[in-house]
Amino acid sequence: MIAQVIVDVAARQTDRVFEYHVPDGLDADVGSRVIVPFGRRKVQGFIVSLTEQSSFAGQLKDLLLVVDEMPPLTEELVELSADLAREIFAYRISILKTMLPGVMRANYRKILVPASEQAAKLPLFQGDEVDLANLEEAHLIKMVKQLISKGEARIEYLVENQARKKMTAVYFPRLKAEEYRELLNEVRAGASQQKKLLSDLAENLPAYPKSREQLKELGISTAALKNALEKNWLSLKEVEQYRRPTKPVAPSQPLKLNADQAAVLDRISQDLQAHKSQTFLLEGVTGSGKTEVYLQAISQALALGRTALMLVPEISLTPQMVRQVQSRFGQQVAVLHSALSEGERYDEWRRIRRGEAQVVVGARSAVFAPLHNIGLIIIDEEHEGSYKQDNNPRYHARDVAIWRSRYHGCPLILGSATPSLASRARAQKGVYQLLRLQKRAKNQPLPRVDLIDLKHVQFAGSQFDLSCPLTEAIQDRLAKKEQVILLLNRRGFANFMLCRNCGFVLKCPNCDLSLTMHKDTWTMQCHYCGYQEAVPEVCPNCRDRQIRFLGTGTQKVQEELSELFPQAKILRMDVDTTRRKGSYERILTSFGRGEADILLGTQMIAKGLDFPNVTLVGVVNADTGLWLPDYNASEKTFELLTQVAGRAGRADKEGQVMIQTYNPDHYAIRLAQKQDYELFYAKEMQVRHAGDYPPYFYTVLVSVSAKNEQNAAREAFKIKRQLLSVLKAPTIVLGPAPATISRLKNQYYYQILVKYKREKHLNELLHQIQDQAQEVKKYGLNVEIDPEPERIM
Ligand SMILES: Nc1ncnc2c1ncn2[C@@H]1O[C@H](COP(=O)(O)OP(=O)(O)OP(=O)(O)O)[C@@H](O)[C@H]1O
Ligand SMILES: [Zn+2]
Ligand SMILES: [Zn+2]
Repeated sequence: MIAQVIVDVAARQTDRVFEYHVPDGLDADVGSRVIVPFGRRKVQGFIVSLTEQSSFAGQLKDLLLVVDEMPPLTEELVELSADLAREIFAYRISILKTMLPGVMRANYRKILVPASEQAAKLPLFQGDEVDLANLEEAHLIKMVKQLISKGEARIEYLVENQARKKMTAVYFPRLKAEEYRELLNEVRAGASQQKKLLSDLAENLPAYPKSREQLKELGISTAALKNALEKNWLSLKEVEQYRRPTKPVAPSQPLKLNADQAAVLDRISQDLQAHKSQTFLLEGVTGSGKTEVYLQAISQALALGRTALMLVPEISLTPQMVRQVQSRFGQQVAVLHSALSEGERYDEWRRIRRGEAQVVVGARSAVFAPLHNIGLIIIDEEHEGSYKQDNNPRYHARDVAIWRSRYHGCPLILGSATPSLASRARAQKGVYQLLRLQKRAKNQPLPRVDLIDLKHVQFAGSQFDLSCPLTEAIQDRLAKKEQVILLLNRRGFANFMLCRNCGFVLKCPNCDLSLTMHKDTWTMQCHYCGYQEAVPEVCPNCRDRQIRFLGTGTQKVQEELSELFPQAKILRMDVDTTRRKGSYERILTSFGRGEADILLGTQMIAKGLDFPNVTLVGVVNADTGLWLPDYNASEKTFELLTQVAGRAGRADKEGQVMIQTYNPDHYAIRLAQKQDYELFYAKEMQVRHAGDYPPYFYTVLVSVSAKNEQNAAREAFKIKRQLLSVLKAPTIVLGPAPATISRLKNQYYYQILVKYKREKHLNELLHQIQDQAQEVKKYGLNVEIDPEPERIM
């Protein structure tokens, strides 16, 4: 038998299968993770197919090892990796690795091994091999070089499997219940511990095996357990224990659907029963009860003996959301997201792989969950940019989900109150089936939205961030003991430092960006590369003292709120307050319990949250993203405002929204005020049509970066010439132009944007460019190809 293997070496030359002979007795399957010899090294790889005949003329090397008992990748995922590699310009190995939990990626160690007995006696080795990563002293490094050149030692590569199961010792019964009952009558009166153990065994035998902790809780000591082992009442075995990220929750019953929800579910149900691959766009206003539709659709899939996959943006994977799914489906649920420990992730993933979990809830990468027989896929908040991975491999979870829905013959639901323009346009063309929920779940009104024109308004505080109408509304809710959500999509205290004397603005030394002032840490920070320095007291340029910190951020607004409402309890949620594990959950739980009056935050708080006592939502500045030089700035602004507005008045009390803006006449803001997605869609499609933007055109962004600006520009022009030699109108090739933020982390960026409708040769051409990219890498040039970029800046 011959195995075709993709090896764990991400390079153009190795982005193909290599063949190995499978020695007798090795249990190799498609999808197996294996260790193979590769040149002088040993590397990890994945079997993508098995054949009887080799196309290779020479002698094949043997597979060395099959790592796991069960192949981690299913045949489906192996097939998917091949298709995806073609579409997104990534090496197949990087896709295969992305499909697996982090701990299943191999760790490679370079070690020095003595080549003779004599060499082994050198103090360097002390009878053992040496890990070269630990070798730091110059004279030792020199010595290693000499040993290698004299042939007295050689370098070997070790592949380490980092995946560890958690084992725990448990006590198994060896006798029958009545035998324990008999023993209970025989033990002497004084042996109280033994009596306790025997009576537990006699009465609760089905609850066994039990762990040491469980038995200790019953008051049985280690000595008594030892005694029981000696008497052969019990046996001790090591068994695997899953590290579970979630605790069991109380079960819940399905809600009675309203007529609109029922109609939507009915339509989905038809295709579910019929095993039909169909993408539905579920466009439902905020609070329309999309979640309940998802849950009942999942129930139907399970009833058919199939499984279900539900994707949620990382940020919406709140404990509330997970609890909702768990309360319906209990132990069948597995959860996958980045807040899990490596061990928890590995174990949840294996529960799925082994078929022990039938419902998966997870963030972007969970789209690769190794489920069998999928009956339903759901992508909630489908408009979220985070479904596209913004580094290699640049896959979009939606496209992967569509692929899988075809493979399994199952429906896919894309849900949102503000669908991405691309998805809505596809629904228009009939590629997706449009389903709508136009009213809130219990027919509550959408909140009233007022625009506050910042050009003509009085401010309440000293910082000119909060207007009088907004602060009066806040005061009113505080008096009524109702809660307030305030959005400002900018963290820190002030977003730049300006010298009033010479006009100097303090910028990041690595990026083309001004530094943001953070008052709590008294630092100036770069929000792109993380650079920070102390807040200056004089202008770094002219030494003048007249420096000002301008612009606003969540820290400043928090300060102003505390001044205006000293009694109010305020929670702030942004990247700075949620760095530590669990802090995100803590803030939301606390707010949900009513322990705070105001939740102030960045776009983190805008989506998905369902707090019944929130009756006022305020947007401190709606313009933060409006004038970004990106074609989808309006879409993103409309989406953010509509989503955050939707957090108000979701239960019985009426909601109100106040949006502060300098651009009250901008259509994105006007239509967000109306919360009318369909109107916005129609208007924005006109704008896109006039500008030849997506979804009228497909786009690919080619970006070139280098330490030296000329080099980046030169390479970009070369690529443009290459593109133009093949591509013809109506395809449009824009650029190269320096990116809006032309320097990031000391790299200069030049971009070329290709807009096309149909281009037979484009994919091939881009693969060529990708291949060349590998060659120019040695000159410090990075070429990245990003199909359908989320951002063009
Ligand atoms: N049929 C129903 N009967 C009563 N209450 C319902 C029903 N369906 C949903 N709800 C309730 O309505 C509220 C809003 O539902 P949900 O959170 O699913 O909205 P959504 O459509 O996801 O909105 P958003 O897009 O704003 O997140 C929830 O509190 C939910 O429990
Ligand atoms: Zn100055
Ligand atoms: Zn920086």
